[in-house]
Amino acid sequence: MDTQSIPTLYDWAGGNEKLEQLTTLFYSKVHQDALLEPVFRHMSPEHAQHVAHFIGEVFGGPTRYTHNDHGSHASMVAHHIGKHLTEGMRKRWMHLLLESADELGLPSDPEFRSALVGYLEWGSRIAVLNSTATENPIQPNEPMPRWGWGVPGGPYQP
Ligand code: HEM
Repeated sequence: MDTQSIPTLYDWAGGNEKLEQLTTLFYSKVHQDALLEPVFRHMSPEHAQHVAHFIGEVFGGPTRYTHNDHGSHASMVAHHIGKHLTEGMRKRWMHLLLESADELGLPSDPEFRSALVGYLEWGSRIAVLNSTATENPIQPNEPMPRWGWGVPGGPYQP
């Protein structure tokens, strides 16, 4: 595959529709989970869509979180401050998200899953760290994070 034809993680995942299905299924599981339900009890009706838009933008898709939702890296981080998330909550969060990815048939090639898990591990650990912060470590004008294929360089090629 030449570098020009390597898809973004966003396209390979199945685009916005797939990512919104992913977060919708994930939060339906969260609301039935004894450990996570209290954490997300007061989330907004748009929360699942906003998180899908955020991940899509990080994965090289359209800037929906920035431009449709008027969000930013700093505003996303702000949502986690003071939430006092634990490692147990983070592990459950990871488990339910990856279970949702399997159930929805997101690509299962080793290359994509390496990038997906890498990003989710990175982001979820930062969310836990920020959840005990008292001040936002991200400046309002800082760019959104970006995630790519990493060492494998692109999707699986038989
Ligand atoms: C890669 C990892 C993560 C991403 C990309 C992410 C993304 C986001 C985004 C975009 C929002 C704002 C949603 C909105 O605008 O309505 C948000 C809020 C929130 N997130 Fe995360 N998050 C991550 C990890 C986690 C983890 C691991 C937890 C807990 C175990 C968590 C708990 C929360 C909570 C409690 C809120 C606020 C909910 C409310 O408004 O009541 N997040 N997250």
